[in-house]
Amino acid sequence: MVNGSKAFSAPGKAMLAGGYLVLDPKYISYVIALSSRMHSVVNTTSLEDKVDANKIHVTVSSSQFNNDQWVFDMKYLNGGFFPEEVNGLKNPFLKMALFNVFNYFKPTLSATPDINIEIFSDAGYHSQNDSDIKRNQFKHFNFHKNTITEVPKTGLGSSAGLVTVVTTALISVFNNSLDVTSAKDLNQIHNLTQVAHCQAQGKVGSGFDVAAATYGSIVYRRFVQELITNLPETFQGDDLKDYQEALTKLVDNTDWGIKNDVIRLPHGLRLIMGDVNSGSETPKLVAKVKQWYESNLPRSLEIYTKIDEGNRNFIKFITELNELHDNDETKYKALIKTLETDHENVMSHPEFANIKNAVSVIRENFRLITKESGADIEPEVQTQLLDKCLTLKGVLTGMVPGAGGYDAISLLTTVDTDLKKQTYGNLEFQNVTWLDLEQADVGVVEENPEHYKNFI
Ligand SMILES: Nc1ncnc2c1ncn2[C@@H]1O[C@H](COP(=O)(O)OP(=O)(O)O)[C@@H](O)[C@H]1O
Ligand SMILES: C[C@@](O)(CCOP(=O)(O)OP(=O)(O)O)CC(=O)O
Repeated sequence: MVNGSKAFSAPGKAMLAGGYLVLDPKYISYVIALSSRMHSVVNTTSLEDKVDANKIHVTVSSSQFNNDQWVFDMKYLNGGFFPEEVNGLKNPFLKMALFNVFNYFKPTLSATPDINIEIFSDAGYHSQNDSDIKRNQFKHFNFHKNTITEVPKTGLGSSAGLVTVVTTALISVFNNSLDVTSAKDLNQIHNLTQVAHCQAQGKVGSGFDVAAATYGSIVYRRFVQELITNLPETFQGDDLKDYQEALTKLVDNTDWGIKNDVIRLPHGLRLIMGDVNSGSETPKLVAKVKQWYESNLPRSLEIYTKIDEGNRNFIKFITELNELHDNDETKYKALIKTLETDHENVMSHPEFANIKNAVSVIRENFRLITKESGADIEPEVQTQLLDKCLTLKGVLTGMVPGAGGYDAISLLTTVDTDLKKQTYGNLEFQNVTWLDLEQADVGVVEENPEHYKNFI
């Protein structure tokens, strides 16, 4: 068991291709990890300093959100652990992370110290209105005047990032030699986090946000949801032996069948996210699309098949750009430069035309679903905005990420493109805020705990 501090971070996500379809394990998606990250710093008290020798307290602080703090008493009943927040505060994501890690490791009550975890989140996850920046020489974070549930989100996957870094922090307490660069340890983090996040959400998303937080930028295929929903139900006071056994088997000895092939955007290109500032509710959109799908078979399957072809082509032609870079860097650089210098003729280059055509097929079919299902996946205003963005110098392609809606747009541009400058003062772009983030391939990493001290 560690003493002293450890720190970890995990990235946010943007799904560029695969929305809705990825809920079914037969389809794949293309997910980019972002430079905005969630962080945890964990330390343990010495055993003599425990609040109560017969209890384990876990305190989680999120000082950026008006000093939010949750104190969990890990109630030990019949060999199992049930987290109970001592002030009756709710944070299901923390609660389920604690529940699963403790019941997986089954630590001995008297030999386990109290645990403190501090959370820090990068600016991209939340609206920055009404916040102050505090910094030290290594990092800076925005401090808000409100509690976490009252600060608007931007949709980068804050809860997935939170559960990933808290799960990692807790594992590091019970496994002194945790190595987040080892595939085995990452799989353990991923599996435990998926279980906790899914239980806390109370709905089963595809899990792409947790997978990206853990593994970084990936082509992702989901697990079958029954892996998690088939775990035994648990109630406070139950004997948890069955749950613990099933959880251990699921985390350590089950093939989840997921795909998490590591990818990266082609050299010289970057992801730009534009926040459109209205917000959509993914579960409502998903419910409408599901209903449309079921009542329009077999035509809806044909439409999904066309979108899937678009998704696969997008992935294939992006990969081919990467290969061109590796085989002929001079030709590649000249080609990328034409996105800025000869933007009008972008379609004359098959390498670009293929990517743009794949995205057009995806967007066209999502517009059709939007019209028929009433789920605003690519509503008219977003179509107009994206089409205007495509005319800007340096822009290769663009789409509504993930579930779409009124949240955000994603663009692939050259690294030298400055959209803030290009659109400054242009009323057509007045509702877009270009977010200060980019792609950042890596998933969970271990950080230096010294970098999270003395913020002023
Ligand atoms: N920095 C944080 N500190 C504590 N809890 C957080 C933090 N960020 C997110 N959360 C938890 O995650 C919840 C938001 O999750 P969710 O609605 O799934 O949003 P998202 O789409 O960003 O994942 C918050 O209400 C809170 O419980
Ligand atoms: C519809 C989806 O396939 C993609 C949703 O992507 P978003 O990034 O829009 O959504 P949040 O889960 O709200 O962060 C649902 C899923 O895969 O879980």
